[in-house]
Amino acid sequence: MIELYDVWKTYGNGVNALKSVSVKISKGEFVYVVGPSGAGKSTFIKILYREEKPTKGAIFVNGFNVEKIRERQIPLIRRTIGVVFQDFKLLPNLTAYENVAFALEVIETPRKLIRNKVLEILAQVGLKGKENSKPNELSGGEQQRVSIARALVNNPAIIIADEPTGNLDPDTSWEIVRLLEDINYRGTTVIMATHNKDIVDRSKKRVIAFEGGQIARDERRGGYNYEN
Ligand SMILES: Nc1ncnc2c1ncn2[C@@H]1O[C@H](COP(=O)(O)OP(=O)(O)OP(=O)(O)O)[C@@H](O)[C@H]1O
Repeated sequence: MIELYDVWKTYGNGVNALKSVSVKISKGEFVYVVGPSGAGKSTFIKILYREEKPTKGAIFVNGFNVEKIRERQIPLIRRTIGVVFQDFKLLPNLTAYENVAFALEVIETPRKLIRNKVLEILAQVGLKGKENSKPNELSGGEQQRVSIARALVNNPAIIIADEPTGNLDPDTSWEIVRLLEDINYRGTTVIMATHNKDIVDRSKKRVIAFEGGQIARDERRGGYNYEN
């Protein structure tokens, strides 16, 4: 479902953010992406949903040859991937319902289908009763739930989360991770970049560790550091 072969990314300023990265992630996996600041985690994530273009190498995601895809085909690949960010990126003037509905409106989903789908997904992420709240009326954890609902509403094969717990307290972080685990249990592949040692160490899931733009470690039931 995700395959990278000898992928390099050199930014315009000459920084080699990824150096010969090759990796496979199968359908239904839950993967933590860890590593020190600047190791290349975000760049790795961005090339998966074609936010950044690789400088060299081959990338296949959900059957798309990502580095060969034409600009006008990018929305097609984005539809198969839901992305969740540290800072939620919700539209501040829209309610929780409207933020999620917006993701369906832009792909021209029939109005009749939108309502049921949005209510169902908001209930799934634990936001029943909060449909009409705007982001500034919600806690950080609730805002992240809205953003997960928005990522999930198109029924993507993959959810990619870049530091989704970075702005949350420890208990709320665990709630968000449990929600992502539940989504993964239902069949969606989940890839989560994080600096949260406690969560990674206690989850015992696959860990891909980046260092200096390379995969330094790829363990089936890994920890945040080597010693685990
Ligand atoms: N748009 C950009 N232009 C130039 N250099 C960049 C750009 N984005 C990232 N970099 C550089 O590429 C390297 C990898 O950055 P990246 O954001 O992928 O790391 P990261 O592991 O996600 O770090 P963090 O944990 O701090 O988010 C760093 O040296 C960074 O400064």
